[in-house]
Amino acid sequence: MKAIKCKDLNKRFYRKNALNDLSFSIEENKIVGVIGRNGAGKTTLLKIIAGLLKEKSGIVEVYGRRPFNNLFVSANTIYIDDAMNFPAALTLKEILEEGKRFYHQWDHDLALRLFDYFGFDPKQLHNELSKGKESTFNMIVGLASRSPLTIFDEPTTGMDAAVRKDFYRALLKDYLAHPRTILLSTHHLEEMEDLLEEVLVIHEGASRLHTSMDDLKEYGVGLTGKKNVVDSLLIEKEIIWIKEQAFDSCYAVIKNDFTDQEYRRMQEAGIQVSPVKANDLCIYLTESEHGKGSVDDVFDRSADV
Ligand SMILES: Nc1ncnc2c1ncn2[C@@H]1O[C@H](COP(=O)(O)OP(=O)(O)OP(=O)(O)O)[C@@H](O)[C@H]1O
Repeated sequence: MKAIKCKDLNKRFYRKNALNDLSFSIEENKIVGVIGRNGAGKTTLLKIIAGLLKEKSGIVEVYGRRPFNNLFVSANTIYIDDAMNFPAALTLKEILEEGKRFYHQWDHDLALRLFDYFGFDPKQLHNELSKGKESTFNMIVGLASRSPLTIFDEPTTGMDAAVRKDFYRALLKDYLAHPRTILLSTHHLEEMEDLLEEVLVIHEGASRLHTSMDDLKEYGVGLTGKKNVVDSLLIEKEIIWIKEQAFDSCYAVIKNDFTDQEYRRMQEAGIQVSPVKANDLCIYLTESEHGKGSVDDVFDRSADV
């Protein structure tokens, strides 16, 4: 069964399109990473799925229902981000007690064990927490809720490397024991590769690529060599990214659908073929068409003045 379905989904803020005809669907019980540059539309999409924002047009369905103002969807969904508001008067321990009352699949034992492990003070107030501790506490709420649809929007903000590692491990262990649909938006794909089953890459409000993590790792290859030779090999190939280099050579990232014969021809022509890491591939996939080049260009130009 599909947990989420979006078809030609649009959202507009004043004069700005945040989502542009976004279409994809996600099966139940998958961990999916939502990847994209700053401003790509990740938060907007996740909030629409959670029923917190209303779409402008198109179809969005969570368990077959339109999420906005839908009690069934809100009862089966939790949305965790770094702007979570809990009642200011409640201590951390009291917030966890409330979680038990609010989420029908809440695992209070897990919540308390994680709470102790991460060294929280039961009497502390949520708005007194440091940035990283706040994210860690919110993560505990997200995990303990065991919501059938659990959405983490950049959950690791402020967490140090050791806590992020613990979070990924806790998430994986709990997911394996209690499968559910988990969406995670992140700028740390390289750290989450072993956790994610699928990735949805969003670029300028549209789906750029939706595939399994395994496929993403092999989706592109890098070719380095003389520009005219690389060009001659790329006819009818999907060029994801290309940059000219010194001495008439270039580096091109190409969709990896070459035949063995084509690979042999490239080798004979002196083209170097290299793998492209999943994280780098996402960066190349979401490069603006009217690219601003690299940040080096900023300094090169200032040197010219
Ligand atoms: N409340 C709002 N009012 C006006 N514009 C908004 C609002 N929320 C989002 N936007 C715009 O919509 C676009 C998508 O924003 P969104 O927050 O969804 O991106 P994002 O991918 O989550 O970015 P980031 O990685 O920086 O968190 C951006 O251009 C943003 O400026």
